[in-house]
Amino acid sequence: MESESHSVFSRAEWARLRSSVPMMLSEAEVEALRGTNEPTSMDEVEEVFLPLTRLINLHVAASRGLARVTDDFVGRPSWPRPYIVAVAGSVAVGKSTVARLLRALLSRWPDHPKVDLVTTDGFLFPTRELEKRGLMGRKGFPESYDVKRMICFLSDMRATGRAVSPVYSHQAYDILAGEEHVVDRPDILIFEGLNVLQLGAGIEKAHAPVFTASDFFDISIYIDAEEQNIERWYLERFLLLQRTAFQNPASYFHHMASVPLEESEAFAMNLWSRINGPNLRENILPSRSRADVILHKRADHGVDWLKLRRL
Ligand SMILES: Nc1ncnc2c1ncn2[C@@H]1O[C@H](COP(=O)(O)OP(=O)(O)O)[C@@H](O)[C@H]1O
Ligand SMILES: CC(C)(COP(=O)(O)O)[C@@H](O)C(=O)NCCC(=O)O
Repeated sequence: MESESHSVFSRAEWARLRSSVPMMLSEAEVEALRGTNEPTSMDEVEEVFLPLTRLINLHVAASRGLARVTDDFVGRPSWPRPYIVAVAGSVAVGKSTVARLLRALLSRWPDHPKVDLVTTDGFLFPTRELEKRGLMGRKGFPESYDVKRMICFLSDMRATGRAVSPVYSHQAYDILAGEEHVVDRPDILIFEGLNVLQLGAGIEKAHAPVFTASDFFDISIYIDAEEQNIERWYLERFLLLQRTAFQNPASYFHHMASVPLEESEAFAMNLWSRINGPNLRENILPSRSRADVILHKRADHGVDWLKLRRL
């Protein structure tokens, strides 16, 4: 299916599309943007992410031009609408590192300095509600999100450039009551989460979705890797978080802070095989072919090929 809808680029072919875009981040800045257990190199930024930001920069200019043409046509004042970039993929595939890198790189361009980032975990139902619905073992599945609220957020962004999102904490494993993320007329919004390309992520009317999240995106990027690698990254990250974040008594997983290795591995593998693995196979992977860009990672996290949608 993707062999017809997408063109494939080896990493070397893709790297050549960087053209003359200069390197915009120092080694220390790249270091600061790396995710837990993710070794992003300077080569990776230059060969994969600079060409990608160049493509997005060209798209932003083209979409602004298109919006201006329509505004002029109907005689209404034109305004700089936020350009929305979606980042999709499995739990633990490294979406947040990609999103943070894109944010840092895109904000260096003078024509779109204001780049904001929103993660879809803010639209998960709070723990209280998940428990009421018997969904604590289904976090990340379509039914665990307040999809209506997510679509309202995206349509507010499109209509006014302003919107408010709830905030999720991995430490609390819950939505933070009383906290919100106010997004105010960014040039670019990066919208990252495992469910962003799912058709089910929509408001239903008479059993047919009226809008799905994808209706609001200007470009979508899917981070892809083999499940056995993602599962290993999930396990390695869990063991690293156990030595760091879980040591904090405020962490939801603090009870795992000092359990023996074998027991921790079994605990993490159980989370993977009960929740994140099935969600990848049933809901996330089937949304991949709808992405404009598919970025494939090898076992060492490096990107080895990309696909660009042509249909
Ligand atoms: N239990 C946790 N405690 C603290 N941070 C976490 C926990 N689980 C995940 N994270 C962090 O949350 C971020 C998002 O993780 P995830 O949703 O798996 O997406 P991805 O790995 O694709 O970015 C990552 O930076 C990860 O390190
Ligand atoms: C919070 C998540 C659903 C990811 O949410 P996203 O930001 O992709 O919408 C995920 O990280 C998660 O917590 N999964 C539940 C199983 C687990 O603890 O790994």
